[in-house]
Amino acid sequence: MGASAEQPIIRFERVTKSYDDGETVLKEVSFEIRRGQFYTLLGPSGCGKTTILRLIAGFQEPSSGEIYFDGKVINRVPANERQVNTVFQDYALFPHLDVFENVAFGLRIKRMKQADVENKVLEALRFVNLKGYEKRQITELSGGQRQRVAIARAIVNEPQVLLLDEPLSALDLKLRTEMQYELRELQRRLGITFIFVTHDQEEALAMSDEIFVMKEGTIQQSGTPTDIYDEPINRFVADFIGESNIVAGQMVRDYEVRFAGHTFECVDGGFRPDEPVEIVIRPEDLEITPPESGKLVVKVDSQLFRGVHYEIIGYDDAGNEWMVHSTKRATVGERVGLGFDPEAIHVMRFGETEEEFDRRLLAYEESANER
Ligand SMILES: Nc1ncnc2c1ncn2[C@@H]1O[C@H](COP(=O)(O)OP(=O)(O)OP(=O)(O)O)[C@@H](O)[C@H]1O
Repeated sequence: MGASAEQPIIRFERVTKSYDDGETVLKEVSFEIRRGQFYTLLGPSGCGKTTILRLIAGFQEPSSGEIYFDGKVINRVPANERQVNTVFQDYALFPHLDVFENVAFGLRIKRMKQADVENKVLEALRFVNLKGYEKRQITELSGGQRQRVAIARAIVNEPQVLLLDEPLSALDLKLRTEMQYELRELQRRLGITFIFVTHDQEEALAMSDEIFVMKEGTIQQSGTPTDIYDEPINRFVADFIGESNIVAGQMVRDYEVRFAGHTFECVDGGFRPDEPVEIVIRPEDLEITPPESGKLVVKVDSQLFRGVHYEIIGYDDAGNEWMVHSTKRATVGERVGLGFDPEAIHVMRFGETEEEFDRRLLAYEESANER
């Protein structure tokens, strides 16, 4: 496989970062970033996303571990010698300079010739659809336009990697959605690596080639948006990415799982017999049926219309809560059946890490091939 055989542009090897106050905010984090892809670091506030960006940018040094860029250790390479640029959350534009001079700033520091500065700045502004805005003052721009100036200022330096720290968080929802499309499109046109930080899971799912889901200084799971959405490896990831029904269960044997007082066919294996597990079923994978044809029966507790679907909450006889997204409505207080396919049941081992998950899956697939 050509792409995966290629050397990653960035690699973290067991990188730990502790601050002077003793707090360890990154714990032996290892990952690879491939060229030309859109990556997202996703996780709740304080989990260490910005710290990873700062380490890549060179604003901070790791306490231990190695950071590689193009195969070379860059732990102590100063920020201005790295082929990386950052777009900050507050854009950090210079209010006393016009659009042109904001974008030109980095090139002026490098003492580039005026004619080259002009060419490059105009090209960068064209890229972000701001041609003709050169003489505008920053204060005369909308939030979305400021955002684009910040991006133009970063890409004018032709970095190999662009770091974006929650760049859309200051925008209203509509503009934010527009800018998501624009950023994704820009990344494709430029063909450089983007590493984007957000705590918004929908944004991460919409934009990324690959997502790293973080919690308390560790990467819980990495994968494509569909991998992470469809096969969350633990409760934290399932809960953080989209809405989920998560209930306790037991793996009876391969392809057979027990929860909510019943045994169901499923598509998972590789567990110990009777191993306790957690079950995830997405609300959109459940359908409302007559009680007699449901795999489970729930009593409807509440219903909300969400525009495209009804969000129905019900409780089964074992007391588990189930959320259903359905185009059909139900009646509060009535008993309805829940239908779902074996594929809709995602089985997770308690507290399994990503490496353990991968090892288990590999061992299971190998043993299945031998059978
Ligand atoms: N200079 C510092 N000194 C001490 N602790 C710090 C410093 N910078 C960050 N931290 C701590 O490191 C942890 C991780 O911070 P970081 O900014 O990486 O998180 P984050 O995931 O980007 O959060 P947010 O989404 O809120 O920006 C936090 O607990 C924070 O308080």
